[in-house]
Amino acid sequence: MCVKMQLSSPVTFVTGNSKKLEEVKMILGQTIPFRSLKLDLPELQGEPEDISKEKCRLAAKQINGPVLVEDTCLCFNALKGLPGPYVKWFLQKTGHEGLNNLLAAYEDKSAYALCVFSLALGPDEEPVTFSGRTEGKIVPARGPGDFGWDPVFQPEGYKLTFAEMPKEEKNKISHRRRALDKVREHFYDKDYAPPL
Ligand SMILES: O=c1nc[nH]c2c1ncn2[C@H]1C[C@H](O)[C@@H](COP(=O)(O)OP(=O)(O)OP(=O)(O)O)O1
Ligand SMILES: [Mg+2]
Repeated sequence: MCVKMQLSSPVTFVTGNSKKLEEVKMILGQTIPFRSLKLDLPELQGEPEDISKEKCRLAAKQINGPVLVEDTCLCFNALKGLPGPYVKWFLQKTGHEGLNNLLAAYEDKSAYALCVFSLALGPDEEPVTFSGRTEGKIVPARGPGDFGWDPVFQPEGYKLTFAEMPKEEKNKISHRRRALDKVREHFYDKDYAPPL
């Protein structure tokens, strides 16, 4: 007989970014029941996995139950992975053009998008991480500018930037999709059940 692992409450996906939430909802559909909470959590500096885990610990303390968070990086190969987790601040201060200008001195415009989800079942549990990565290159902005650096990221093998693609296309190949596939697999492996 299969014994389901009972969760104390539904998983809360904590993010301050409504566009992320939209994509997570589209990708997960009904497969993992979750609720969401808009909180802008402080973020450590360092390696993407550590940043995501620490964000998760803070979220689990605040929620006092199962939480899911994610941290997204945009990494330029010519810059050894920078701006990486700091892309938010580069984007805010210098915009899409600034991101292109960072690479002006380099031939190599290749980059990858990295999404690191962290799951903790409660404030005393060590977070588990799930990463997804999509390769591409940095191009002058094309397409709607309503989600972060989507207009300047053109995934490998495609003629369109993430911003120009229909959402369903982006969600088939994105860093977020690839990380969430692993989260979903983990839920099936553990056979987590929502609370009664
Ligand atoms: O698929 C994406 N396509 C384009 N841009 C994206 C994507 N995913 C995150 N982004 C942006 C948002 C933020 O400028 C930075 C990541 O920073 P990051 O800390 O992970 O996001 P955030 O602070 O907006 O939300 P959160 O409250 O979940 O930390 O890249
Ligand atoms: Mg953030």
